[in-house]
Amino acid sequence: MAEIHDQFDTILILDFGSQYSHLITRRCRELNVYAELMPCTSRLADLKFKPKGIILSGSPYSVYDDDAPHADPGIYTLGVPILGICYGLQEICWNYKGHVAKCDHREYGLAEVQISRFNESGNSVDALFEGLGDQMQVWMSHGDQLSLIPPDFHVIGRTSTAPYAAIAHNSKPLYGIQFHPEVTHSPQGRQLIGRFVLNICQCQANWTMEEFIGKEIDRIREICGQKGRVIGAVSGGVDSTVAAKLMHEAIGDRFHAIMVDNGVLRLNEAQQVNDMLNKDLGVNLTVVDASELFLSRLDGVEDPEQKRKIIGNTFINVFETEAAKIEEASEKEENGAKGKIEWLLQGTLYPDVIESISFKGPSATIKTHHNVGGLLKDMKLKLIEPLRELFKDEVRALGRLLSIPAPLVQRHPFPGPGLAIRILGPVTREQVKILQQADHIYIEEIRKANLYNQISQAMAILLPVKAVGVMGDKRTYEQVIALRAVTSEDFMTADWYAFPPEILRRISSRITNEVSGINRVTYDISSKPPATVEWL
Ligand SMILES: Nc1ncnc2c1ncn2[C@@H]1O[C@H](COP(=O)(O)OP(=O)(O)OP(=O)(O)O)[C@@H](O)[C@H]1O
Ligand SMILES: O=c1[nH]c(=O)c2[nH+]cn([C@@H]3O[C@H](COP(=O)(O)O)[C@@H](O)[C@H]3O)c2[nH]1
Ligand SMILES: NC(=O)CC[C@H](N)C(=O)O
Ligand SMILES: [Mg+2]
Repeated sequence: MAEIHDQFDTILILDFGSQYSHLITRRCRELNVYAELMPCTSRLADLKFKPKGIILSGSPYSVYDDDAPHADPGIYTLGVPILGICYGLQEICWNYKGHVAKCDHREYGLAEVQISRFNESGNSVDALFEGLGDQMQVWMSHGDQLSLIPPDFHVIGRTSTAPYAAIAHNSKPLYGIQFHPEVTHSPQGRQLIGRFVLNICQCQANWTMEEFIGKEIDRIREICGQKGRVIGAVSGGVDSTVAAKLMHEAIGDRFHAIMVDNGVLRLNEAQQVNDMLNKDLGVNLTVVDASELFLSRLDGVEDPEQKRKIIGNTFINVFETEAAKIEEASEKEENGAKGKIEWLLQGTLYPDVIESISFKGPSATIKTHHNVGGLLKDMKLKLIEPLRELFKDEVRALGRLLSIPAPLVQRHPFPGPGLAIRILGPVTREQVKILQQADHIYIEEIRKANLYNQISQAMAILLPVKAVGVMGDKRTYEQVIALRAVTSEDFMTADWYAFPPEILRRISSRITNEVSGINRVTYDISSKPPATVEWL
């Protein structure tokens, strides 16, 4: 079966646990080169493809720490170019027997790198820095640095405090840099990564969504064969809509989309999604009302991880039941597709996967996304996830190419476990109703103020606490709604959105007036990290 690596040159990024590892991946892809992130503990023998180049990420560790992570030494004899970033540089130095030592002062922030143009013999040594000038502003974040350059390496860049800020091997395409080219604070970082990926590794720059569509449709057809049938979990969110449209293009009516009303959707969501997919996109969608089943299983549950697990598992139960129903119904029909439904389509994205593949392992799990960690262990349907390698902005680009209407492509994400993870206490029909109303007003006012597209995600959260208020001269004792809106490139980090005060005033006044059970509204001003986007 054709794999993504057979179709696109791949840069392998080994993750040593840096908070910027995924950014390296993104930067390569922005250069139209496919890049994949893997834990630094991956063994080369287990790799199903040969990368065109390898980038070693930063890390919170020091190379001589007892538990410091180290890459498979096989990478150095694979014969492909390697670029080490920060810890990655120190890792190369450690492997080639140079020396790393603590700096006198931790260096965190901007620095100026002086680039060396020529080595002692007068030969140009700047393949990595070609065209980037003699000095470069860069961003540093380290407490260790090279104190001794390994034999057979030479300096290609230094700063006032780091004499070995950039090094290269004398004869092999091995490079290490102390600074972080992947962050936007290194203005020429993108160009530098381009030097490595395009010029040194010689990757083809063909990772575009136009290329992806054709190749992915072929791949889906190959996976499903002539007769294979697929049931699709579709929520009305961007990811699953794009996945559904792609699947529909690939296998037509052998694909059946199912939206599950799990009782914790937004106000009128099921109806709207039904109209949108059936009428606007021509994808045959069935809405299944399973709210009673979900709400009964969620009864009394407060723990966020348990809520996610229950919802993830119940989704699969519902899909299996629906698959059986579709199979049965199609047996009775004269025309149309027949046979077993073997596959379940999900709109899983790369960031959902990244969290679960970090080399730090399960101990660092922050939350189990319902569609990755929350799946049933013994499920019969096989998963098909065409967007598993894509970031959100790539999915949106794909959506535009597939002619999915702009308002849908720009939709804020809405988590599968829905309002259940925005009700901080137990989930009941009454609590869901209160939150649906508050959420509806909030989003409506954001749209009216023309702010929807400036905000990456906005949500209302129902707190399980009561506060005292006064209404019509009477004392009230009711619940509190928290509002949250964030801006974010990829939801791995996020900042809170600064609303004009008059908008917040109007939203607050409408919620307290129109939603019975709420007498107070607060606004969340926490970034991610240290908070997360969702409260649970
Ligand atoms: N109510 C639902 N009915 C059916 N499938 C769902 C439902 N909610 C979520 N899913 C499945 O879980 C996947 C992950 O949900 P997620 O919210 O991350 O993606 P999305 O809803 O497609 O897009 P977005 O992130 O923009 O909301 C979806 O792609 C879809 O396959
Ligand atoms: O489908 C989903 N199932 C989940 O279990 C889940 N948890 C968080 N999210 C969404 O992921 C993004 C990052 O959220 P956090 O900062 O809260 O992890 C935000 O966009 C969240 O809405 C989920 N989506
Ligand atoms: N950002 C990093 O990779 C840091 C690496 C190493 N721990 C240091 O402090 O130097
Ligand atoms: Mg969603």
